Amino acid sequence: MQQLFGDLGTIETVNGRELAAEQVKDADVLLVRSVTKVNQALLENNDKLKFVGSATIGTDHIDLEYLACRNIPFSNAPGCNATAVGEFAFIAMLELAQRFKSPLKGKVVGIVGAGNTGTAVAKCLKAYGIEVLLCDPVLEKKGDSRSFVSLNTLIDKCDVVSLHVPITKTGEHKTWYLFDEARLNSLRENTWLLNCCRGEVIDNRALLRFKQQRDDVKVVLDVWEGEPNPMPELVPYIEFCTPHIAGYSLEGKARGTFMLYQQLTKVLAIKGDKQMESLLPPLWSEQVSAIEIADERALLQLARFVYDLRDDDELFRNNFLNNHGFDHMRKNHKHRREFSALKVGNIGQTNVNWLSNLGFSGVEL
Ligand SMILES: NC(=O)c1ccc[n+]([C@@H]2O[C@H](COP(=O)([O-])OP(=O)(O)OC[C@H]3O[C@@H](n4cnc5c(N)ncnc54)[C@H](O)[C@@H]3O)[C@@H](O)[C@H]2O)c1
Ligand SMILES: O=C(O)[C@H](O)[C@H](O)COP(=O)(O)O
Repeated sequence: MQQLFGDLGTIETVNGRELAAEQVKDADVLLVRSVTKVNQALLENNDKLKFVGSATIGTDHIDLEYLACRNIPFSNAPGCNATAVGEFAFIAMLELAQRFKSPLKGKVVGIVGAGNTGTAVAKCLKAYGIEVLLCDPVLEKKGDSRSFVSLNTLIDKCDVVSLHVPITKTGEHKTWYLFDEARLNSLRENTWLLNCCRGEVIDNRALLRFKQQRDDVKVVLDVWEGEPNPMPELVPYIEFCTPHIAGYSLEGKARGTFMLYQQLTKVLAIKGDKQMESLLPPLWSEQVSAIEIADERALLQLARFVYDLRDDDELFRNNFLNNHGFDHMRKNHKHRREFSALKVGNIGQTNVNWLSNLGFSGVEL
């Protein structure tokens, strides 16, 4: 924050979930994340706001109509955390495969919502040679050149279903409770279901009832209905639980903040002379040879070297019931890098090129 915005004025950091109108009334610029509701109640006492930015893709916490009618420029950060979410979902699938002795290789994965994050998951999966089906009726209608299937077909044909839609409460393609009781009941035997988008895309009460009957279906939840208070009864039924941190890579956070810096300098018509790279620590150069990545277990070991999902899952189970536990875990989330931060040796060899397609950096050993 200070590095990018320090030259532009005085920065005041506040609790995003409890931000009150009184605290914002003299702000020239408001930068938020997904937990801050930006609406008339927050902004009506402020008549000098020049810019609102959210370092997120989701905009469900922003009253865009209200900002537009007040002529307050707004920007979010589409795509900033797509790689982080893509790698998170891919790693979660590798973890499930290991835990249930059921290889990911050979499965068919369905991605619901083929925008930034959905496409990033597909990229990892395709690099590893996994068949992917996409469902995105909105993009399909807009003429996106990829092939799409309906949600029913996707559920029918896929072993894994990964959710990547925005939360929408109205319209032909609304996603609120897209996975309600009926849809959950339509999942094939032994399906893996992952939600890394918004909690309310799955009816969590229905999910609890469903899981009490269907132990064969394995579920990974990064997002929860009613955050920051996930339903405690549901937690024991979920294979991997995390507190809405799928997009929390160091690179993703830096990208999001940098995108807001670029937008703000544009709105203020000033020269932005900072570089994003200056926000990131150097890459890791470890003596890992790609040739050693002979099977899925070895790939998971490599992925765990970058991000060990089991640590966040354990922290979640131990802390989510504490006072402010969910938010505390998010605020203090241990820095996580993306695959690109790890240099893997001999990656250029033809039989291991797929690791570079997965996002790892290459180096000669
Ligand atoms: N867990 C996290 O940390 C995290 C990180 C990033 C994004 N998110 C959430 O994930 C959502 C998706 O992120 P993104 O970057 O991919 O957004 P995006 O806007 O790039 O893509 C979303 C896609 O969903 C499609 N879509 C909308 N309604 C649909 C429906 N009913 N069925 C199928 N597809 C539908 C849209 O056409 C779009 O292509 C965000 O809106 C945000 O809520 C969560
Ligand atoms: O919409 C998004 O981009 C994500 O949900 C976002 O990364 C969540 O993180 P937060 O803004 O709450 O820190």
